[in-house]
Amino acid sequence: MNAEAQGGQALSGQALSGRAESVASLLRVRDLRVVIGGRHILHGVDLDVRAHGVTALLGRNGAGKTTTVRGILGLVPRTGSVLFDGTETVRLATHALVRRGIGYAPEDRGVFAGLSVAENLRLAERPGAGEPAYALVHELFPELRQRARQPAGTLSGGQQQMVAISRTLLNGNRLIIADEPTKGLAPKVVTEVAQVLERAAEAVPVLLVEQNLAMVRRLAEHCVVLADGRTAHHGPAAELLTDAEATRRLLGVGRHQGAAGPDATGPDATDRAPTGGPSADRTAVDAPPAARPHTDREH
Ligand SMILES: Nc1ncnc2c1ncn2[C@@H]1O[C@H](COP(=O)(O)OP(=O)(O)OP(=O)(O)O)[C@@H](O)[C@H]1O
Repeated sequence: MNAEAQGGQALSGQALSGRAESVASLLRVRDLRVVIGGRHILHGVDLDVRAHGVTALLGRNGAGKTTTVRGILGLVPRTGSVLFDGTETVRLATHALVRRGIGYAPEDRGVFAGLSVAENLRLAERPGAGEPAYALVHELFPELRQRARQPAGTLSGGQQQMVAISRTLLNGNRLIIADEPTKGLAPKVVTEVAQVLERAAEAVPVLLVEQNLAMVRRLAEHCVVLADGRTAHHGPAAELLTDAEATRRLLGVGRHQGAAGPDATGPDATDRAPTGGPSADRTAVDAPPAARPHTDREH
């Protein structure tokens, strides 16, 4: 997909380099390329994650968001440049990268259902992190202290997300990558997850992979949009999401879903980037599970 043809902000490594100089980037990715099984998945992704707040990584299904995250984390062979806090990490193994402070909250949250909340947290604890890290977690999510002995599998989706994010904080991470934390959740739980991430981002910057545009609107200051394995657009999230034409072209979301509308003020709003294919003309939205009754165990 041609970013200029889309009316989005066309990017090149050079263009972003200039931008990066004026912006404090904690993570700076340039020309990230990934080939899996002979297939070129990423053709040159550029993105900056600022040192504060939430940066959203957007794109239609199959655009390359998860592969970008996996590339950043070294979970797939990659080339290009991944500067984390000024240090080149593209040749580092995943465990070395994680030790440097990049925390990953996977899409499925990865909690151990049979273990208690306290046990789940203990597993993530970095030796020596101790009381200050727990103090931060308890300050952000007092509920977890109350539920310390509860099996994590019996928590709501939002509470499980608290556990997943808390684990990244207990590990002393300086950046959290959250991969589609609202996928498959009922609207009420999406609201809980938004609150969780909002609180976490007060402490640690977040790269948020997300298709729920109401979440992005609520949480993210900046966004990067991928299309066909490349960066197609970057800029203020509010600017993109109030531009109906740009959201349609870049994300395939129709006017009433993408741009701010009367129902777009919170993550209960139902707009999601479409999930069924890359057609530029597709304007239907992926229906969220709004029709399902919410239960306390929805996850
Ligand atoms: N291990 C793999 N082997 C072959 N192809 C892959 C592999 N992983 C991803 N792909 C392909 O790469 C493209 C990008 O996939 P990716 O999962 O990164 O997209 P995405 O934007 O995260 O999509 P979604 O929103 O559906 O999660 C897709 O066409 C996918 O089929």
